[in-house]
Amino acid sequence: MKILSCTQQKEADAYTIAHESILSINLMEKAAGLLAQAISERYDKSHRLVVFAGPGNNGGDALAVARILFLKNYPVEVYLFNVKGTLSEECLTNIQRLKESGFANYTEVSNQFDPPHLGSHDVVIDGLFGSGLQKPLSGGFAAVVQYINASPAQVVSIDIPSGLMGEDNTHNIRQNIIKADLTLSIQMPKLSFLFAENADVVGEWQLLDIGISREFIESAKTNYYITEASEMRALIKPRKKFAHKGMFGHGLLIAGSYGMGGAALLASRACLRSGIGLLTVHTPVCNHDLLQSNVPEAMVQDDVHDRCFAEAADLDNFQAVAIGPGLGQEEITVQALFDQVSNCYIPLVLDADALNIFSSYRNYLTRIPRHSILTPHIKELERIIGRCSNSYERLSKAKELAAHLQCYIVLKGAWTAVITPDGVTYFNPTGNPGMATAGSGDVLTGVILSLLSQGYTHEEACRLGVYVHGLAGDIACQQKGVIGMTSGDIADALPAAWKQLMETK
Ligand SMILES: NC(=O)C1=CN([C@@H]2O[C@H](COP(=O)(O)OP(=O)(O)OC[C@H]3O[C@@H](n4cnc5c(N)ncnc54)[C@H](O)[C@@H]3O)[C@@H](O)[C@H]2O)[C@@H](O)CC1
Ligand SMILES: Nc1ncnc2c1ncn2[C@@H]1O[C@H](COP(=O)(O)OP(=O)(O)O)[C@@H](O)[C@H]1O
Ligand SMILES: [K+]
Repeated sequence: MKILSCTQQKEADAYTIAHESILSINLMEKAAGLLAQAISERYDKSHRLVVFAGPGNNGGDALAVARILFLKNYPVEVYLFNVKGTLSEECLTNIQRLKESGFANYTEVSNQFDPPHLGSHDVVIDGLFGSGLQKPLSGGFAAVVQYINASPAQVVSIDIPSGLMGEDNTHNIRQNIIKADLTLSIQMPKLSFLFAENADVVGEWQLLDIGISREFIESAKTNYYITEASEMRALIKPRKKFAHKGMFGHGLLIAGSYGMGGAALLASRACLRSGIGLLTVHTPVCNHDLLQSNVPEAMVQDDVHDRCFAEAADLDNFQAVAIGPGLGQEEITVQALFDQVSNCYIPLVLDADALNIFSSYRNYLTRIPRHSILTPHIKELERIIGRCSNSYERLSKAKELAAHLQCYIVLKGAWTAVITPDGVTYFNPTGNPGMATAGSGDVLTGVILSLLSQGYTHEEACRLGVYVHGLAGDIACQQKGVIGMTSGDIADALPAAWKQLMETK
């Protein structure tokens, strides 16, 4: 699914109106019908609806919603903010229609605003501003927002919480943004919905398909996508009747150090549960028995060192290599890592301590072969690129790093972002907060290594790996619950995740 900018969303409305023989006011009526339906599904008529409408088409939506729900016998109260004396045409039409419906509980605010009391059973419908917001809210609008936010009422925002920008909120004023419990987003999600720091203003969000032109959406240029199950299903390579293990690659996992053998174990299990033909784990001697007894499917190659990775492995005969889970950062490991990476000629995944080592030796970053996959969580990324003040800035800098190194970056978290060297970002919809547990990332490294070894492209391995890893997390969460689930449960749920994905239509 594409994520378009607010400017493009407005262009999409205009294109639909021009090319699909629908009048702007009728498109708004369609949106309002869906908005009213979604609101009535959540809130029954015992709730008073207090509608705050702004001067543009977001306000127009809100007024139409007010009329529809008033006619369904909801108790409704409307405040229209007409501060400058300029209202959009559709806003004006909907004021008229509201009045014609016999609605009387209408207040037009032009300067002084005497706010209504808002109780905990009231529902505020926020239609102050939508995709037309040009700058942070200030003055009277900021005061209204702060009043609503301070009240105990439930808040439903139309399209986007008023005051929130669709993309970059670096220079926004946070206290002047509506805090919604529910955001009913028209047609497409906004990029800013996917950023952690906006979760408390966006609340839960739901998309409403108002029938914006497919043609426009398909031809619109964007660098942001949300991955869909059907796309991932289509990537999975079918297995032929006469398939043999030599066709599914041989991967090398370089992982584990003294006290962190578990990371190697988790990554190995996940790798084997994702379809690889053969797996060899290169690990210090201290982890030899642990791996042999717990993942008998894997071959173990002992490092020269007892306790840490100390000597680069020979890469002949492997299709892909992953380095990092539980690696440690011993001086001897640093040298071995640089040797390994500098001479790497097969697809490479760098995770965890491998990334931490590079963050201490940033000059060496350019030794990472083009197209390698880096899988940092936020902290690991910021150790490399420096601290960021918000998610938009972090994403922008991650894109710069991906372009500079010509690498893929898998920025992990909720909505994990797969960033390609040419700056396209795919956000992953699967996964849950139960995955915020030790070793989840090691499991992901194993899955990606498995896919690369099987001949999936770098981009496919990242996107499919992240998707199925999140799906396994969701299955583990269903079985064990968000608190009790462990990363071992995620690895164990991988077979069910693969099966479920393959059965997706
Ligand atoms: N037919 C249509 O065009 C449709 C429009 N839709 C709705 O229309 C919305 C977009 O409508 P608009 O483009 O009219 O934009 P908005 O309703 O978001 O706001 C535009 C108005 O706000 C003013 N404004 C912008 N920033 C401000 C600020 N910081 N302080 C004070 N005033 C400010 C602008 O000067 C303009 O008058 C969408 O979010 C969606 O809710 C939907 O109903 C779909 C159909
Ligand atoms: N709230 C969340 N929602 C979805 N996925 C999450 C969430 N928290 C963590 N994850 C996923 O869990 C994994 C955690 O990886 P990482 O932080 O590297 O863990 P570790 O270092 O313990 O192995 C990532 O794939 C991340 O996307
Ligand atoms: K709004």
